[in-house]
Amino acid sequence: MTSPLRTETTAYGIAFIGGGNMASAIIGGLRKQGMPASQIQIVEPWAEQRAKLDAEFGITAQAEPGATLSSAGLVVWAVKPQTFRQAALQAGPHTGHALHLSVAAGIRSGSIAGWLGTERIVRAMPNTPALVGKGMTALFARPAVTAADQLAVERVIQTTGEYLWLAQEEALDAVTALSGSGPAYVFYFIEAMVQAGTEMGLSRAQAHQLAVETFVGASALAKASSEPLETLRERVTSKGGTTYAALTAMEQAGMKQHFKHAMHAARQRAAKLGDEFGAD
Ligand SMILES: NC(=O)C1=CN([C@@H]2O[C@H](COP(=O)(O)OP(=O)(O)OC[C@H]3O[C@@H](n4cnc5c(N)ncnc54)[C@H](O)[C@@H]3O)[C@@H](O)[C@H]2O)C=CC1
Ligand SMILES: O=C(O)[C@@H]1CCC=N1
Repeated sequence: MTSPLRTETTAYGIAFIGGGNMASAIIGGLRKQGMPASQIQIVEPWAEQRAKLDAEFGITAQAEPGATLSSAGLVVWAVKPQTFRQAALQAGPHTGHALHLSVAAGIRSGSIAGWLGTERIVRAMPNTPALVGKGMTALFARPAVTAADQLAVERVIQTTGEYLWLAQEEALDAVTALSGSGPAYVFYFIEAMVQAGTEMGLSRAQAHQLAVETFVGASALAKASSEPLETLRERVTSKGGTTYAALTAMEQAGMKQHFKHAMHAARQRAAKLGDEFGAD
């Protein structure tokens, strides 16, 4: 099989169906790793978004799928779960013998296989830190996907950060609730810390820097350390001190329970998206 990352400028390597937030994050990674704009096609019906893609990546997106899609070795489906079926029926017939990679939440690979008439399907759940090369992606391949196909997907995804493979497709719904949606939880938490900081008299800029760097630093420490998270937390928590006061208030408010409840809601929503917008 020809690699989707082949370098001839006459042929397009990768086609994106949908050129929104997640597609942009992946394209950003590919462009930063030196993939020429000429090897990336994008189908994006929204004119304003096409102008943005042109300005950001120097890629002229197509408003509708056309014959050039058949030259793509890899087709990345980055449309909303609600519009996947319609997009698949529109663009699918133009895609030739490609390997397909879906980043849509919830939509199961069996539905996609039915719409596209091929078993060469990999599902991915990336996240938006991909835009700065710090993404985390979980991948699942249908049984017909070969080792070479998997390698081709890895070569694309590794331009955006780290990845892991899942043996069970169902686990993707849990991944969606954890790392797919996770950046939003982190931003929400940072927003709360910035708000509290400004309420306590810090400037917004100071509170922002302090909160963001605290997340960067704590994440780096958690990643570098071989110790359990609990130990790292306890090391910050002096007996009768300030952290203890804060964590006690969090426990009393049931924050951990609320947080777990929220993540279960996200996973259930992922499963429901598959039921609602997948094939029967
Ligand atoms: N945003 C995120 O953090 C993540 C999103 N995802 C998944 O990625 C997918 C895309 O999400 P976003 O990029 O956030 O959405 P988005 O709304 O930013 O992008 C979707 C794009 O698809 C375009 N589109 C609509 N109908 C189309 C069609 N028939 N053909 C081609 N393009 C069409 C829209 O104009 C839009 O620009 C979703 O399925 C979502 O579940 C997965 C992981 C993280
Ligand atoms: O909110 C969503 O449905 C998508 C999937 C994971 C992150 N964003």
